[in-house]
Amino acid sequence: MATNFSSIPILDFSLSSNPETKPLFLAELRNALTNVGFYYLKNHPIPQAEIDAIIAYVPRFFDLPDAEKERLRMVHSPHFFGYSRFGAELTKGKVDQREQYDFGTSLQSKWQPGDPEYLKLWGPSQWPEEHLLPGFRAAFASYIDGLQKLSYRLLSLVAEALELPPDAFAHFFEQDGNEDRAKIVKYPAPADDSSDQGVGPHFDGGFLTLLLQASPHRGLQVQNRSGQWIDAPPTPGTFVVNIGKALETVTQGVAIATSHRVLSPEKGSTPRYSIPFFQMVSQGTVIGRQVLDMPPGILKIKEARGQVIADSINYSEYNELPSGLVALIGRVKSHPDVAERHYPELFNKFFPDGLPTHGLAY
Ligand SMILES: O=C(O)CCC(=O)C(=O)O
Ligand SMILES: [Fe+2]
Repeated sequence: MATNFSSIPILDFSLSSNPETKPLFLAELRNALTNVGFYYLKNHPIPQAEIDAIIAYVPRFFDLPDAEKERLRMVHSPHFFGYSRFGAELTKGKVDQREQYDFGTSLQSKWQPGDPEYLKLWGPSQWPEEHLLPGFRAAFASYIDGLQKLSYRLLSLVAEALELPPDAFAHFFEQDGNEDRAKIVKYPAPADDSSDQGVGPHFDGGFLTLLLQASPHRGLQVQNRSGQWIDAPPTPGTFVVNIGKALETVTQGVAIATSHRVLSPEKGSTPRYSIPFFQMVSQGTVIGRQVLDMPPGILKIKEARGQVIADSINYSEYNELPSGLVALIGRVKSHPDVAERHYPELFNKFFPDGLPTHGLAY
């Protein structure tokens, strides 16, 4: 199969549950994992009515009164959950032109004095007042639980596609519940000739990301192996699934994490909305020390494919640091205002000159 790509493959989830069609699904998944790092998933098990209900809440969330958005601001949360104003986030030092609300699967913080600081990253979400947005909390809590289940099913199919036992990744997750993260994002059209960086080129950090494109706007682009940006337009009834750096690392680079970005909508357009879900791994695991033995036939696919080009950072921190600390460092770099308040030592390490202000609106 091709080792470069000019479009994103579409996989039919329903093929995976029929023994006659499952080999075809696994072959297509293997190609997507080893050559693209991205795929669309159609005929998935999340009911369309549930997705429509979620999508309908998104603009309403951003229309909440300013006082409520202020109450929900991420700066109040050591778990980096809550509302970030437009222009309050950085990707590799550059300001992203988006506004967002981060939430997670429901977990209490396990951190106790004396524990590593990164355990504080997991904890409860901040939810809007029920009377201001009735049903929002229940709908999004149920949605993220459904995506967590789907992400585990997809990961077991990843294992099978790479000729590993279906539970090959099970030990990367907490047995008593893992905290996965999601967010709702608004990308407005630029008001003038300002930046069109919706979000700058980056890799996702964890295992799998499941993205719901929640409006018909284009903007998401994925970098192919010769460095070109390939459009990943919204396709109704699908999720966009992509591989994070942790999964790339534990598969010895067989499954590839692919750089991607979002361009703001055209001037004069309505905003683009999206809802990404990020599958996280157990916080204490040093990913680089848990690399899996890969079957020789699968390693040959990687050799035949050759080096993957990407103009973005790598996650070499995974080789030495617990994944929870890698995730926390990522959050500190993206949300310095939250870091300054809740993680002063890390803040001082990464921002020795104080809070970056240029272009940022905390
Ligand atoms: O909004 C999107 O379509 C993608 C967002 C994204 O890549 C991210 O937040 O990691
Ligand atoms: Fe991403």
